Amino acid sequence: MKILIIGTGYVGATTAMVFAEIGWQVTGLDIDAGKIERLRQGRLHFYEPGLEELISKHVQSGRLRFTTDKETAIAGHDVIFLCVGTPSRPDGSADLSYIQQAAEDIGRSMNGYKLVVTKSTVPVGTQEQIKSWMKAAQRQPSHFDVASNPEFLREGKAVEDALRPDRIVIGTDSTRATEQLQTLYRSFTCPWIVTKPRTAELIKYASNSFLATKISYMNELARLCDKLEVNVKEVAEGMGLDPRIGSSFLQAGLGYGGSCFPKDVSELIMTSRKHEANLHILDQVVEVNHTQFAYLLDKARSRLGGFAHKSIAILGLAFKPDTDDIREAPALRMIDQLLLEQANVRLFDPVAPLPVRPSYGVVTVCSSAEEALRSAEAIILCTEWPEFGQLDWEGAKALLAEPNFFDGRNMMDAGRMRGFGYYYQGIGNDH
Ligand SMILES: NC(=O)c1ccc[n+]([C@@H]2O[C@H](COP(=O)([O-])OP(=O)(O)OC[C@H]3O[C@@H](n4cnc5c(N)ncnc54)[C@H](O)[C@@H]3O)[C@@H](O)[C@H]2O)c1
Ligand SMILES: O=c1ccn([C@@H]2O[C@H](COP(=O)(O)OP(=O)(O)O[C@H]3O[C@H](CO)[C@@H](O)[C@H](O)[C@H]3O)[C@@H](O)[C@H]2O)c(=O)[nH]1
Repeated sequence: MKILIIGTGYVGATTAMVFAEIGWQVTGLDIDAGKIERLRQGRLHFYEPGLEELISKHVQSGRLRFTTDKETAIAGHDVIFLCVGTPSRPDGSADLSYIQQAAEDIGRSMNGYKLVVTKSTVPVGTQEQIKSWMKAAQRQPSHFDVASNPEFLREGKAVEDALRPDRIVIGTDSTRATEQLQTLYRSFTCPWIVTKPRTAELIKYASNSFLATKISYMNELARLCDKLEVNVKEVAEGMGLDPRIGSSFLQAGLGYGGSCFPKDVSELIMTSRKHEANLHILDQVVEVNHTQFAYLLDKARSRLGGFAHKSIAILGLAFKPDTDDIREAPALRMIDQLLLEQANVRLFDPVAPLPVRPSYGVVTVCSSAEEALRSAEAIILCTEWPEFGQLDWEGAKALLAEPNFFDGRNMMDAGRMRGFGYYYQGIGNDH
């Protein structure tokens, strides 16, 4: 079987690498000629540790190819993975226009049986829509199957997650599709779930929304910890030792960002409203997440007596470490508010670039953390890049105008920082 991957973003590029790595012949297709050109040279258009080396290896061996020629690519492959984006519409529901476009492209160019597998995160019921979009676009009737195969990789850990998944979820009514997917994934030993298409689609949203709920719960708990003079990190440690709770995703901070949690929680809320079975708990998850950056900013504002003309060092822009992805990054919200209050923002992130926007013209983008700290009246740490932990914080104090440290990821040890002479505040972490 030859595999075609439609969409070569985070998920598409990683999926292409995985199938090449386990021995299949793979082609990546994208409408973005610039991305395809880079990929053809074995280079990635985003930062993801370890992925470029593997892509490059398979491009050189000829097992991995890239193209923008839809018609030839679709006609020449029997198994097609959909990995296009499904961003949020303004009302919070998922925009399926890229999925529809790809489904119609396949319908139009198909010349025999095709198995279409959806890796993109799509709302419950989308598989039925994909079938009807494909059918309506067909020039001649031809049999096909559609299967859902949601992806669970994390950015920054994409290679590890995709090569060693916790589970493979397949949603399809077709035995032929199930058998083909079992063959494709034969070298994986993780648990398999084969279920109804709608169940597979919901497993993805339910998983992301549950993880987001854990985070917002810890963030709200951290606010209570501040009042009670209790350290939320110790609370999380004590909770996490219970295997029914688990120790992951209990880290309080500035809240979740990225291309997945915000949009997937919103879509699940919209689905629940549409079906009059409101998931009220998720409304609160979103509310806590939206206000979390302001919670830390309030602490900084009251310490400094306002931000106007104050120099603020922002450390970290990416929505989490090991990625250059800034989609829904809490740091952006932080910067926007600081600029609104006329602060002078000095920014450093090891890999993520500041987007080009007229309002960001006044931000000083620095090439090192030390440079960002120079003459700053406060530091706000937004992303827990490991290199920030390794900085000589005792020595760095001399660079600052005022040693005020607001730790949005509870990365530092409060006692140690105070020992160095910093005014230090985290989120439920000050005690
Ligand atoms: N990013 C993640 O960590 C992650 C993890 C799991 C699931 N997902 C889901 O996977 C999907 C893709 O996410 P992503 O982050 O890789 O998106 P992305 O925006 O990085 O990449 C999508 C790619 O699809 C291409 N594209 C759009 N329409 C096309 C078409 N008709 N034909 C060919 N190419 C087309 C775009 O040019 C782009 O390169 C989303 O539904 C997302 O929710 C993402
Ligand atoms: O204890 C925690 C854990 C995470 N986060 C934040 O949550 C966000 C998401 O982190 P993470 O889940 O590691 O990154 P993603 O790459 O967005 O991955 C999520 O979204 C993907 C896309 O759907 C899924 O495939 C993954 O399984 C799911 O973890 C980031 O802003 C983190 O800073 C916290 O604030 N506290």
